[in-house]
Amino acid sequence: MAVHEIKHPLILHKLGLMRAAGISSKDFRELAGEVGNLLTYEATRDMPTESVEIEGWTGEAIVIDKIKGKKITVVPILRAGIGMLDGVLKLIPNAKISVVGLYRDEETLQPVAYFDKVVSDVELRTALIVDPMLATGGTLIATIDLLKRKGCQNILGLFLVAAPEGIKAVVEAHPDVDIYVAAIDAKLDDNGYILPGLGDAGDKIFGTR
Ligand SMILES: O=P(O)(O)OC[C@H]1O[C@H](OP(=O)(O)OP(=O)(O)O)[C@H](O)[C@@H]1O
Ligand SMILES: O=c1cc[nH]c(=O)[nH]1
Ligand SMILES: [Mg+2]
Repeated sequence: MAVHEIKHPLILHKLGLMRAAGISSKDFRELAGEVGNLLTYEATRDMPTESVEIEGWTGEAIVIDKIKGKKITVVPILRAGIGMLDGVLKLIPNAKISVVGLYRDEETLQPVAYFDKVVSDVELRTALIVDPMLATGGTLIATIDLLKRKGCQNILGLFLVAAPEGIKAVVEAHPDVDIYVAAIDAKLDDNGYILPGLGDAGDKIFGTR
């Protein structure tokens, strides 16, 4: 597994704006989509391409590059992952979407799974998990467990902010999965929130609480 912290100036700038106290849901959601878009660009950098011949605008045959091989299914984790989905789909608009629903129990910090609708041919696809926060890692580990049980073999994850504790747990549980993250922050607080972090990303995206 490789963990990629993408320190692109646009990502640093946009993530910095997301950290401000009192940010509106509208701004938070827009920025989550934009950073999701930039992370998608990085995460797809090594996708293999192949040359194919087509008829060009002059009527002559020309050779172009096309993305080759496994197709993608984007896997937003409800709720907060929905906030990044727009930005991801702007770059890969034909991707099938596999929605999974998990929330983290506030007392135990354990993930509770409540929904999944995964594409039927997931074993033929690369799964691109999207969620703003990777905190203890419990939610991501449970999501990867679920995808692997359904036969998926290629899995990447995109996150806005991750805690070192969560990354360590995921690396131990699933060493084959690649993680792309805009920032690896300092640590978790006593309630399992990332510091300095973004606060509760789901509540900010949906305007709850
Ligand atoms: O790494 P973990 O410790 O498991 O925590 C991360 C999870 O917590 C948040 O979801 P939350 O439970 O708040 O659900 P929500 O998206 O519905 O708000 C976040 O969006 C992740 O899914
Ligand atoms: O910091 C955190 C941790 C989990 N979930 C969030 O939304 N934020
Ligand atoms: Mg939440």
